[in-house]
Amino acid sequence: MSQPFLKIEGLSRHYPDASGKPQTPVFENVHFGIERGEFVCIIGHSGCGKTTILNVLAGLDEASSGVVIMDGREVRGPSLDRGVVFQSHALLPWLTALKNVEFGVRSRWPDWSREQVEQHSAKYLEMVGLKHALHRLPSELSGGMKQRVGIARAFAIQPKMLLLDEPFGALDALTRGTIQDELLSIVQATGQTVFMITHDVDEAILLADKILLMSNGPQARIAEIVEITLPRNRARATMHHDPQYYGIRNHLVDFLVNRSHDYVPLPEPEPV
Ligand SMILES: Nc1ncnc2c1ncn2[C@@H]1O[C@H](COP(=O)(O)OP(=O)(O)OP(=O)(O)O)[C@@H](O)[C@H]1O
Repeated sequence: MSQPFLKIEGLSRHYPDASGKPQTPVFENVHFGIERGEFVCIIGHSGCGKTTILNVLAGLDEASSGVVIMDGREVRGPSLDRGVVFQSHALLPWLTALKNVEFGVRSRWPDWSREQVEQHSAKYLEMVGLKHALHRLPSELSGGMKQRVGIARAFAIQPKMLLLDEPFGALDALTRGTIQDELLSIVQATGQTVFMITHDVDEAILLADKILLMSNGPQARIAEIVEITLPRNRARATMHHDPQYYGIRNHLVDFLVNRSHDYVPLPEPEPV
């Protein structure tokens, strides 16, 4: 059988207590795969370990056990193959929007001329509607605009995979909706593989091909994987007209409200 583009096997993470002894794992036995070009969202209550998993996929953190294989190679440390967008935009405050994007582009293609780097970077800022703000500093941008620069910066390095940690969490509903639409159209145009954390079930249904539902920690697991079978040409304004929509939405909300804490992990198989 062919391997998925990204394969996560037996991931667990525990932290030591004050005396240095390992505590109960925050999450354990986390297994899932992501196909090339797939958009996968992960949903679960606060503290179940979503950000930790994303950081492990990014190579910014290490799991206590388990392995992450991307495109046939084990992930060990950060790489330009993976672009990350954090909840707080993490822009360099002394550089303009354009220079912030150019920074990554120059590292990705060190042989490019200044003009090439600039043109490529400006193109991605235009895609997120920031043509008019290329030369503004982060302090001169709104929260939504900063987040757009972060998204342009991540897309501009054309990573094999994009990792998004609640990228719209701090935005007002209107801005959030507009940027979700922009993200959807860029992802559709580029076929980018995406792993995204969100707390918003409607956002997940709009964007995802499949949604990973995590049970509560400690010892959190991927309790369920929900395939989103709504046609791919989804739009925020019309999605709720689809006959499947409320069934999927109710299923996700029911998991979060009623079932995420009752999830009983299967016992480990006895060694033979
Ligand atoms: N350095 C650390 N030492 C001890 N515990 C930690 C450390 N870092 C994270 N944790 C614990 O690991 C758990 C998972 O944290 P993580 O941020 O991954 O969760 P999350 O699901 O992303 O939460 P949220 O939705 O609130 O962002 C939390 O209970 C947190 O307290």
